[in-house]
Amino acid sequence: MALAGAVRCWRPGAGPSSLQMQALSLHMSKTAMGASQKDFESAMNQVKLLKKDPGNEVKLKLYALYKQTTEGPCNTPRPGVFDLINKAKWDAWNALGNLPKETARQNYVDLVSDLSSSDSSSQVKPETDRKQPGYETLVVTSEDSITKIMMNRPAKKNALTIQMYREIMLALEAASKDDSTIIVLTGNGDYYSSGNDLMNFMNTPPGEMEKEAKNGAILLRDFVGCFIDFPKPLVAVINGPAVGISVTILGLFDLVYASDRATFHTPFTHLGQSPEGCSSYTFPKIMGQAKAAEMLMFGKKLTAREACAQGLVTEVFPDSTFQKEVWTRLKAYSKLPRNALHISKQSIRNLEKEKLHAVNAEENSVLQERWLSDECMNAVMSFFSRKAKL
Ligand SMILES: CCCC/C=C/CC(=O)SCCNC(=O)CCNC(=O)[C@H](O)C(C)(C)COP(=O)(O)OP(=O)(O)OC[C@H]1O[C@@H](n2cnc3c(N)ncnc32)[C@H](O)[C@@H]1OP(=O)(O)O
Repeated sequence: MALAGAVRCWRPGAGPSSLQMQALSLHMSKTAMGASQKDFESAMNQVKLLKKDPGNEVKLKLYALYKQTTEGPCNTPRPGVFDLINKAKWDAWNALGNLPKETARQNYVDLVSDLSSSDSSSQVKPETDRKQPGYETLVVTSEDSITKIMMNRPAKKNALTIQMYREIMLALEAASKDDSTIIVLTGNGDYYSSGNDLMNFMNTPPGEMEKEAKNGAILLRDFVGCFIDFPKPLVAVINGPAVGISVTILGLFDLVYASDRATFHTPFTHLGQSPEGCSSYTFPKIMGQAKAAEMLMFGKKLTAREACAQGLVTEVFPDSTFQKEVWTRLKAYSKLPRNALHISKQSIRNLEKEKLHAVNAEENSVLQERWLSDECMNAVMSFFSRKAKL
């Protein structure tokens, strides 16, 4: 998302020592006299040095405070309905009302100081050493003949960005050719995944909505296609709540193990969208027409135990022993004769492949239209203006 002012020149990159120094100096500038113009300029430079993207919500706050400091209250007309990015920026600025310039400047400096501190302390990450190179949004590891693909945006509940869809496809492609017997998809943090990153819908320049919707449908077709064609046993280890596309593609997995903390939610109607991931075909087949309709049309959220009773989940484990029990089980399975396992998977899947690809194509062409609808755009805007949450 291209935000103006200090946020526009966002560029990760400086070393931690300079970051910590500047965070400290900014922190010290929080005196009773308030932040000076020099503190403000220093904070604007500091933003460029952050290594971790603070997320769009914070970028909007920074943008609004920057505008309020430099121009005062928002008095320009609200951008048009299709200009989603500028509308979000305008809303953030306008929400500051008549906040005095000095207070806005102080708030900007304080916010950057807080971001810099958490940026420095978040630089030591647990799985760093084991991380296979080449992925920014995933942690991919291989051990005991199991390749584990872990979605790694815990602060955003593992919402799937465009880059993440692409990296998952790359990781699956590599795993289909490596020595592993079993492939696992899981999430880092408290969520498995909150589904499609709704910011994917906000990056579109005015006038390019149709082109972007088409590109989105192609990406989705390829992403789901990878799961349809994947040749080895695919296991979902559902560590927490799962939403949207992270739920619908479960019908294409071979095993789904869930923590009893997990929930399964496909709120497509609420979002002005329609089912994907071949769920319009796999869900009725798995759980029957009536239960599938309750989930896919009416957005009923299932607990892990309900999802298990309906056949979407293979087995549920207590959260306290989830990782231990699941990985013990998977390590035992990974010692089974590899070729026999892969051939069995393929015989089951080959019967359905053609049908699944046809369903995938049909679902995506319907969705391409849905993404352009007012219902969808309003739902996305409501989420980011914090009017609606699932
Ligand atoms: C191109 C292919 C398209 C394929 C289409 C697929 C369709 C779908 O997947 S539909 C499902 C879309 N997902 C959602 O609608 C979920 C939206 N998120 C939420 O309702 C809530 O965030 C939550 C219920 C998942 C969690 O609520 P909680 O209060 O615990 O945490 P938050 O403070 O809301 O979240 C933390 C942080 O993460 C950001 N975030 C979470 N989920 C998403 C998301 N799906 N898209 C974008 N951003 C998300 C949230 O905004 C917060 O960010 P900040 O810390 O910056 O405020």
